Amino acid sequence: MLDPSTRKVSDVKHTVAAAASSSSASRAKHFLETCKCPSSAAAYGSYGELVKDKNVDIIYVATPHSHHYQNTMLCLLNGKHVLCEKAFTVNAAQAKKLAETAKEKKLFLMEAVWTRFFPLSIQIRKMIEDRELGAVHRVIADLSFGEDVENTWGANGAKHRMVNMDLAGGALLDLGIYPLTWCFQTLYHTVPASSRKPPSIIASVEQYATGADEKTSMLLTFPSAPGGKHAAHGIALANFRVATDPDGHYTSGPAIRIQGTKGEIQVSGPAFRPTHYRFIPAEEDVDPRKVRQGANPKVKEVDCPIPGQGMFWEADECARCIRDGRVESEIMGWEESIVIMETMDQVRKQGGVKYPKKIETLDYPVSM
Ligand SMILES: NC(=O)C1=CN([C@@H]2O[C@H](COP(=O)(O)OP(=O)(O)OC[C@H]3O[C@@H](n4cnc5c(N)ncnc54)[C@H](OP(=O)(O)O)[C@@H]3O)[C@@H](O)[C@H]2O)C=CC1
Ligand SMILES: O=C1OC[C@@H](O)[C@H](O)[C@H]1O
Repeated sequence: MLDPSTRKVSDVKHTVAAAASSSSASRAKHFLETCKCPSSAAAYGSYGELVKDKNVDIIYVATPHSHHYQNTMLCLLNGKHVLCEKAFTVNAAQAKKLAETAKEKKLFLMEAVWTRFFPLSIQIRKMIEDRELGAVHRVIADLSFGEDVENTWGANGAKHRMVNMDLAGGALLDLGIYPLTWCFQTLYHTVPASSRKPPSIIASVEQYATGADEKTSMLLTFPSAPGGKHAAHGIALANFRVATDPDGHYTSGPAIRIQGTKGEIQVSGPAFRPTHYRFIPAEEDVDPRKVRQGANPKVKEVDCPIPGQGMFWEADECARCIRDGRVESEIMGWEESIVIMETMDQVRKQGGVKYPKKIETLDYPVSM
């Protein structure tokens, strides 16, 4: 675990107290050793044992999407705060139920959308709120992998979580959450909470042989966008077959474009962990038929290096919320996670993607 001072944080610290594997204690032990966790950390061979450990304050749930509802419920019902990986749950009803349970039990709960806590995201949201882009009318965001799906994750009947329906596989829940995050954190989160309205949605979805989505393109219309009384379009793209960045050099154009009347922010990918953006101020009398030669000196290039993997910023947020007695984060709150899950429900409905009942249920406990 990285010393918080390496990211100039001194008000909170973290200690790994335990880890659990559903298959064996030795697997949990191996994980703790690999991650160089303190020797005092306990290794458990079941999640049921972990939630009984009095030294544990918060549990990070990092299982496949299908298991988030059951695993998080187990933690909450045993009095543990939870940071749960994305996508939060399989559907919005499950997300609502978890939020209700956390509220009732007075426990902290957050979807682990780490990207929202990067200094880069914070700076960009502030630029939008400060109207540096004027009125924002369109955001285009893409996270696409260009995978040889059959050979990497398996052909028809594949078991890999990326395409396995029993594990809530598919491009939408695994990758789509990031382009959706970019649309929501720029077009939804940056307007005052009282003025936020969920978007209308049009989606085009192609299914893989297993029934999971492999190409998902979403057009979201946000009725009240930042910077004016207008609607804005969010275009969120997730695709297993083609890549945002086909040669891996991040030179093939931005993964995210945030377009306002006063200029545009372009974020270099990948959408889940970007480290660079540029601000291009708009100029008057630009004739799209004429090419202006040479670089534009008014373009601002901004590097936002990440001193490590980058999951520590969301962990710092969890620690601060728990320290201050807050059950949810303002940056990734329950209402927004639920609206995003509702968006995903709608996209899946339009695309005909249906997961097995067992993983869509609100029943608890269900053995998986
Ligand atoms: N924020 C980020 O950058 C990333 C986030 N993720 C998210 O993390 C979560 C896990 O992804 P990933 O680590 O790739 O998933 P894995 O398939 O590697 O599963 C993670 C763990 O979950 C348990 N598990 C796996 N399959 C099953 C199963 N069929 N039944 C029960 N438990 C199972 C296993 O632990 P054990 O058996 O030991 O209990 C396994 O080690 C997902 O929500 C994903 O979206 C993933 C990658 C990056
Ligand atoms: O969250 C994620 O980000 C990184 C990707 O590699 C991974 O598939 C996804 O789960």
